[in-house]
Amino acid sequence: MMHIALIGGGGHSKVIQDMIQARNDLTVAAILDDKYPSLELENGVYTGPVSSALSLAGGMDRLRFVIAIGDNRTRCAIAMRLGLRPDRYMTLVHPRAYVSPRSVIGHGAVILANAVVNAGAAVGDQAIVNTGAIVEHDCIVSGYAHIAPSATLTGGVKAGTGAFVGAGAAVIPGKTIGDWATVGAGATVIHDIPPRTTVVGAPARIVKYNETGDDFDVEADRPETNFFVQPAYERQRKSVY
Ligand SMILES: CC(=O)SCCNC(=O)CCNC(=O)[C@H](O)C(C)(C)COP(=O)(O)OP(=O)(O)OC[C@H]1O[C@@H](n2cnc3c(N)ncnc32)[C@H](O)[C@@H]1OP(=O)(O)O
Repeated sequence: MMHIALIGGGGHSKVIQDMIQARNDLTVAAILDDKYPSLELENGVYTGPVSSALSLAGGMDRLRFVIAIGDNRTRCAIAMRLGLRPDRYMTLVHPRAYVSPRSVIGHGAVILANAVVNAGAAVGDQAIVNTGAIVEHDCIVSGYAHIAPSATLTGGVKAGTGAFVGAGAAVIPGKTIGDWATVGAGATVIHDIPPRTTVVGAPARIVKYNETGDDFDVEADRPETNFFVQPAYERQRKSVY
């Protein structure tokens, strides 16, 4: 049995708790959220503020963490702040998702129910492929990106670091969504999308240039957090997910 500490106690966390319940090899050991003032143990589950992740990590070698927060910047900020080794984060795949054995999935990445990650695709550390989203063959979903429910990345699309692709959006083959760019719900992307822009509509057009002041330079700060890791088949062999 693998013990999981969830960082975040909101809506995305609830979905991940259900997902853990749907698997008989995992159990929720902690839910950490700043709404909890201090670390407590009740009915075998710890609750406490996010910062208590460090004491739990130090005390329990085999505990694995998942940052169960849908917002990319918040997820990234917490990973940077905690500074845990990438392999302390669990890769979670819902039992009813399809993940090709010829894809690679990063540490702390979460693939939710009915999602598909097809052959040759790579999903980076701390990325989310949400309910029913499709990541087609040879796509790259970079670290801290989030592909929202029912969005479709067709073949060979690259979603940059921290990119967000809204619910039901579609991206035609081979296009790039820039780092920290946002694609609105239902958009149809037919051109490359520059970093840190917001696009909406069909075809998708830029409506906003996002502020850059609080952006994270993930590559420079913690290069190891944005790596793709060993092939999915190897992880399966080791029962990592
Ligand atoms: C399980 C889960 O829930 S996972 C989360 C999934 N969440 C999503 O998919 C949300 C996706 N978010 C959106 O679509 C948002 O509307 C965003 C991010 C594109 C824009 O949000 P904001 O930055 O707040 O922009 P704002 O609401 O001011 O809209 C800017 C303009 O774009 C238009 N617009 C916003 N979203 C869309 C959209 N999805 N499609 C078409 N036009 C849109 C607005 O009408 C507005 O136009 P106007 O300036 O002519 O009035």
